[in-house]
Amino acid sequence: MSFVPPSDPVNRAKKIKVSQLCEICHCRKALIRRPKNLQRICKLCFFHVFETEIHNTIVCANLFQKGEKVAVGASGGKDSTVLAYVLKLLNDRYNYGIHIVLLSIDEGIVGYRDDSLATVKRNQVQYDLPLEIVSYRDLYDWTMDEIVACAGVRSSCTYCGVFRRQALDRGAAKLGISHVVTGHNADDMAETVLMNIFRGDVARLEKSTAIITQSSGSPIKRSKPFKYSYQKEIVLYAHYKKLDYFSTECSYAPEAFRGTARELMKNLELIRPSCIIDIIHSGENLILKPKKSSKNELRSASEQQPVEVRSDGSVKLQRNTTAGFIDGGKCERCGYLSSNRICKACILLEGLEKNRAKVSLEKDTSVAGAARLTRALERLSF
Ligand SMILES: Nc1ncnc2c1ncn2[C@@H]1O[C@H](COP(=O)(O)OP(=O)(O)OP(=O)(O)O)[C@@H](O)[C@H]1O
Repeated sequence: MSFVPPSDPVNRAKKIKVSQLCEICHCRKALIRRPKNLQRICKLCFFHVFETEIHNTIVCANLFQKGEKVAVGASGGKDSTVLAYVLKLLNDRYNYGIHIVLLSIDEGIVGYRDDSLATVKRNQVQYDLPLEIVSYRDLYDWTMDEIVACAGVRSSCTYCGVFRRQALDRGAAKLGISHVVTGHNADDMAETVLMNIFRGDVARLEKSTAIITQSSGSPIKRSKPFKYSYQKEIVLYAHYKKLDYFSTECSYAPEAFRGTARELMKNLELIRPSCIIDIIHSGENLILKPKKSSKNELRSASEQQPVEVRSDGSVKLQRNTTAGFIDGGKCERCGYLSSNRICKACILLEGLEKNRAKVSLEKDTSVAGAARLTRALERLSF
């Protein structure tokens, strides 16, 4: 489809220097320097190219089927707010025929998630979309605040990531929805490619640029319509469209390794703006050697515990770099999909329960020695 610049008769009469004109429509004043290619363009052309690129991504990947129910993972942050807004707009403009629902996970982080969920509730009214909220408290009987108090802040992203993935799937399943879209953008994807290269994590590297991910046997597929959208352009779009979003960072520690990869990429982007897309394209075109793992190796990999919970409550996710993932299995404890006998969430929960008892023993400083132990034992409940 050829690009037709949107008309703006109000601004046409004004005299603008040729050097200041939008490089796309050549009639309005350029207001924005596009982060993706440094093109100087006007606001209306920016809206148009930004939305059209997302539409092209959706069409090329055949993301939606007519009549499909789609849940937008809505955190209230800039990415998912823009995603909900643009998806609704494109659905109306191009008649995708999808039914959009906002799905939010309440991790239980006071002063952060409660405020961002208030934004999602406003978005629900502004965009006239149904909203479903699923909480860690209901699913796991723990909030992130309690997890951090028990296991420390160092592993907070690991706990939160594992629980959130599962919570989004469970929330979608509850609504009878089999497609969850998230606001992961080009920067997130390029960072993930770099992180997997730095870690030598070949199994994850192979999957890290997929726009759709789904475990075989799983009813829920996930997709990333912002796969090629730059973070900076999403922020610009939200700003110029005056969208209502929540911009505070999570109160707990950011993932340190991702932070380092992000900084490296930001520095590269200064010299070469296209590097974000280039990294994604490199990942897409990477052809890995066929795996040589024997059946025995695969079996022992699937039996290996996916999470190591240390005695101080911190956790380490095992990275399986030699063998492939085994899809389609179910966790023996919760029945949720897992490539291991016991899923990561259940192992983390078990570690937390053990640590809860230990922490309550150690916390009481009002008495010492045997009295402290007796008092703690009196309070313990299993
Ligand atoms: N609490 C949540 N509830 C529902 N979806 C979530 C939640 N947290 C994250 N997501 C989904 O996962 C995507 C990536 O989240 P992440 O926190 O890694 O990035 P982000 O850049 O902060 O995203 P956002 O700006 O949308 O908050 C989000 O865009 C959203 O679609």
